[in-house]
Amino acid sequence: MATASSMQQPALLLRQLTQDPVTASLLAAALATAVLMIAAVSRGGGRKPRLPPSPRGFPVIGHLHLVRPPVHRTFHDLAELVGAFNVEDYIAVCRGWDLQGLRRRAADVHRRFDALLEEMIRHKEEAREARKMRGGAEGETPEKKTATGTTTESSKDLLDILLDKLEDDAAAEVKLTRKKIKAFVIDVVTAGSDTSAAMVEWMLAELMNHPECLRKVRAEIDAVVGRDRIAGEGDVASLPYLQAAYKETLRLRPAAPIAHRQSAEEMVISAAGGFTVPAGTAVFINLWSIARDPANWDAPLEFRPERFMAGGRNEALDPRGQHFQYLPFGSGRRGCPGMGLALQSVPAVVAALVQCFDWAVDGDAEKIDMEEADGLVCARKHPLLLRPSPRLSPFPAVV
Ligand code: HEM
Repeated sequence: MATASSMQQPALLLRQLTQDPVTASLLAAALATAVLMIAAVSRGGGRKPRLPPSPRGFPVIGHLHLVRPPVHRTFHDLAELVGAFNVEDYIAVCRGWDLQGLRRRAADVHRRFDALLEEMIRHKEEAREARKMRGGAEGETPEKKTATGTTTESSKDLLDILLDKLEDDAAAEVKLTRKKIKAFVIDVVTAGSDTSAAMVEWMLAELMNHPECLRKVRAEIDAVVGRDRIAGEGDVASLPYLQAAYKETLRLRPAAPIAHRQSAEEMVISAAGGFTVPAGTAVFINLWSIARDPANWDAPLEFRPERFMAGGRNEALDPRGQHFQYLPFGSGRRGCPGMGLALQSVPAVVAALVQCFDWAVDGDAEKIDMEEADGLVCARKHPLLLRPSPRLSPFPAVV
């Protein structure tokens, strides 16, 4: 789960937004990546280590020439590549030619990820080394500065735990390696960042297209959270309409629309005239269409958060994989391991965006288009362009 401090970063980004308007797409991606990266891999070590001198910057542009593509761009590129149509999969003579340049792009994404992870691990190792030098006992938890400046102990983050294992597991049968750590961190962070960013965008777009729902979400936040502090993860449980709007967005716009399995044994399906699925067949489960099936849903194509509210027909439906007509996070032991985080972080980010800003559509379209892009993650085809104007004055302090 993201911690209180992980939500501070989105809050800081929000405050910046009051001075510097950007597109909602960019903001969604940046916020989601920030929450994920901080939840999964914090650099740890509150005290500033003595760093080696930085490379020289040029006048005016400073260190701009050293800036690499933003982290969220790399995640986005990966999601796009994994879901891309590859002609080599369908026409045998095309195999090995890399006609669309996908392999070249994949190698580039791999290089960027590897550099990013090496940098994270190096920072973490430096912080751990510095802690040991200061005389910290083996296994001591990292120190962390609180808002008031006091130094306290905090729990270890994911990377600390993995590096502990790497050091301790000399005798283990299956050895953890640096490569495996990088693969694991990439798996978790990539699976969680673009999906969460896409859900923030879809939810904001749905609310903009349904002003009455937006009004209800905002009224609930104003009543429960007030205007003196920014809504956060801790408030989500007390905001039932916000949760219902999120569930409805997950139903209509699931960021991961397909679950993939392999049939363990031969199956005979009686529906649609009956057919047989042999053992070992790759099975793609269309979570997107299941959640729009008129057999299970009233007015399935309409955005109606009320269906998930008390007294609504789908009040009892939960997105965690127990109800097979609604599986935005998949189901079973290969179900999404990040759903707990995603059920907290996405509505918290949307709550803060709705609470802090009035949003206006950029351009004169009456409704925001809801076209979906191709790719592994079902994201918007066109970026969501909205103009924010601050609605809280003074802007609440970020603590
Ligand atoms: C709203 C955001 C998210 C949605 C809609 C979503 C949805 C899904 C879905 C449908 C699957 C496939 C499940 C299956 O096959 O049964 C999946 C897998 C996965 N998700 Fe998520 N997810 C989200 C956020 C996250 C987050 C925040 C993380 C990590 C922090 C995460 C980590 C993963 C991983 C590692 C897998 C692969 C699991 C495996 O194959 O064993 N997801 N997700």
